[in-house]
Amino acid sequence: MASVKVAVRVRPFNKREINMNAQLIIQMNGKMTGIINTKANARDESIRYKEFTFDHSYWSHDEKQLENVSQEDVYNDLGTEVVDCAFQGYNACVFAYGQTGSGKTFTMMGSPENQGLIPRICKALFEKMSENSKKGITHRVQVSYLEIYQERVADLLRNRDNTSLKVREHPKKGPYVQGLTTCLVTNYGHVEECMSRGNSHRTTASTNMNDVSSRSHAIFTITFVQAGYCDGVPSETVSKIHLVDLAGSERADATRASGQRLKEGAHINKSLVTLGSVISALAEVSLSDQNGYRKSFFIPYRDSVLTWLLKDSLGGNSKTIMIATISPADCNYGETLSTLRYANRAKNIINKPTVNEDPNVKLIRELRNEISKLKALMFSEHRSDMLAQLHEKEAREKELTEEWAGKWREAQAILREQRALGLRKSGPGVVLDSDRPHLVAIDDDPLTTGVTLYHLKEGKTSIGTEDSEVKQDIELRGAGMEPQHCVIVFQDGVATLHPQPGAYVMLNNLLIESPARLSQGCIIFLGKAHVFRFNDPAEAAELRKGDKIYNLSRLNLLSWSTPDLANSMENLQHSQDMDKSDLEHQRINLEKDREDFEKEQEVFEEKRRSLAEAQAKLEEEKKLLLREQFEQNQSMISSSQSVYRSLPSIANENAEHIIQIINYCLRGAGSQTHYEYEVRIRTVDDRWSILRRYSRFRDLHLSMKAKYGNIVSSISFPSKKFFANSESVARARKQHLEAYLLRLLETCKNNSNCPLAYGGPITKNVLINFSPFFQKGVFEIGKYGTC
Ligand SMILES: Nc1ncnc2c1ncn2[C@@H]1O[C@H](COP(=O)(O)OP(=O)(O)OP(=O)(O)O)[C@@H](O)[C@H]1O
Repeated sequence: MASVKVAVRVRPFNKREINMNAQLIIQMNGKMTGIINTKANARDESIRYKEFTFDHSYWSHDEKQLENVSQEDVYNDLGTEVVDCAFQGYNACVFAYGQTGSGKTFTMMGSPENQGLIPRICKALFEKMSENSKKGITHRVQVSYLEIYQERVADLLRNRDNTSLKVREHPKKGPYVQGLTTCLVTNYGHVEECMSRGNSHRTTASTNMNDVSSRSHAIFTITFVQAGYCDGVPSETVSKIHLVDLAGSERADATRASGQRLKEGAHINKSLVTLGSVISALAEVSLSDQNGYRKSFFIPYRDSVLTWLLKDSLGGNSKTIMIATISPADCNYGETLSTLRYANRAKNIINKPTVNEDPNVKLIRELRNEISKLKALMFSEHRSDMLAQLHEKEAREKELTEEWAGKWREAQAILREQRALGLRKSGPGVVLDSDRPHLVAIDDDPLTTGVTLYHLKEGKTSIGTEDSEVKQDIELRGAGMEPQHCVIVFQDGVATLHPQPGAYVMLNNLLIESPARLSQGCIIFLGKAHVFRFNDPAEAAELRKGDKIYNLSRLNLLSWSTPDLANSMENLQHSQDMDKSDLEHQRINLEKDREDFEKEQEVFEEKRRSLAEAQAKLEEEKKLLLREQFEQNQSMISSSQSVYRSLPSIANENAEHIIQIINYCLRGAGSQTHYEYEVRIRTVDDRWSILRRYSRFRDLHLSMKAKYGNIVSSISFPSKKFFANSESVARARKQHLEAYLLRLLETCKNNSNCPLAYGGPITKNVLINFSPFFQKGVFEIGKYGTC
């Protein structure tokens, strides 16, 4: 049994109160807090002055005063107790209650330079964990952060999407929020990241009382699991710590709010009124207990989301602390008195905290106790009849211990794996926060369902095809991929992409031929079918630090122009949140960045010039190639015409058989896209069509060359083209391939070793016997066209 610990904290006057010449109405002495009603009749002391005693009365009204209580003092009193609870396996809860602007957020979260309870508690947890891990104790810590706004629950660790999460009740574990993000955190930096993500998502709106007033309740929850061996006995405890920053407790009219604000106030009051009712009912329960007449009271936990979720913390299995924050000014007398009364009532709540031990571990401990008692009994009374019982218990205890150790080892292995991969759950999603540099494949194939991520090695990571003579670290297939396409060298925290000569590699839309440094978020094209985004978590973390954000433009988007940078500077100057010195600091940084950028732009210009030259050269070569190709076409067409002429039996429509490519079409998807040619065949006894892709023609050519040697080698076969999937190549190829087939048949017909040269007419069987290429159904079964 433990009563709720209650502390009161008074803050300094705020600007508004100073401007109003507000009078100080709070007095504190030891544990006592007094409040003066300046408007009451001076002679009626009981109305003029009221006094309350709490576990702590914190005077934080003036930091220059010796007795001023700092954030550290509050942590030393209350925060350390929460940390101890976690390590002892108790649940704990700290909630801050008070009028808007009275200092709840300051006490719970604080500011970066003056941290409050939540960051201090988390920091201390990790410090103590690292000490304990030296003793072989292992831990698992998860955090979640939610907000209750207008009785709706929002996940603060997920990007804002206005979805309200449902509160459910587990028969054993009690109320919980379904689908809430829980982040596995392994160091204080992780927690800090979660806190700042959550804080930036909190719903805030201004009221007349506090310009940055929070109108919602926020609950930061730490689930702390600790396991190890204590004097050789397994031990595993779970502790849940709720750290709650409640919304302003004032009545809606006190803030002169109206409309939407008033509606919010009504909702907030619903939660707070229910909290009040729960506290009152619990206080009645404990008073009736103390007076020896136990009455049953209905505790309205379910009347609000807040009280339902905090059920265990109020009158249940938890050590709970309430911090009531108050204003020192006479203008807030009513609200401050109401807060003090609320806090005074909370003192009476009695909780029943118990150590949350793993049930199996508890059983093991109990068995061990029984075993030692049995042994003692057997020894003192020479009871050999108990031996079987002892063996049975020992065996059961051994079995349970092994089972527990295996389970824990397995859980730790999964954790380690998740940590290495950076996997974490975010609501219904899974987020991969890898801390190593990696490539994420961006796939345009509509049939792709998985997400591919390639980690880069320290040193060299080679990328190529599986046909490469040297095994490649990352093997890719598809158009334009070279066997050894490129290498990414990751050294001293810097990744550099080295394209192999002739490989098609683009970086942020620029074709590169020499090594280029990769920067966070850049896009890489390899061949014609592969696009990747490069992520370097270490660099991203650096860039995230405010003053280095401009480097992103410098490193990554060389295409940014100077006016763009100037615009971004203008935008920055318009940013209202930044104070002057910050702006000045950033202006200097920007200036420096601009200088660096200009230097890099010069380098870039130089590169662009050489690229333009290379491009012109390429154009020239292309023209030459086209001319050559044209001449080759002409010669092939004329040769095919001569074939047509010399082969009346094959080429003539009216003749007994004919081979003709009548059409071509694009088939397949993504990297499998290719052209197929429709070959119409007519022999003396049949007619049919077959679909063949270019590579099948090439296979035919190779097999014929192997069979009939020089006579086939001399037939000109259309060469491999880089842009094989373009329409113009397909069109030209159609003619070339047809001419090739006719020439092949003609040549082989005159070769005595060939089945075509038997002297009779060419029938379907003779042709298929000559090559299965002509057989319908062969190669035509692939999902994406002929295989
Ligand atoms: N103990 C304190 N010492 C110094 N400044 C304080 C203290 N408590 C509060 N303040 C200051 O008072 C202002 C209001 O405090 P805070 O935002 O914490 O109020 P709040 O009760 O959380 O308000 P809300 O209900 O809007 O969340 C802040 O500027 C804060 O820095």
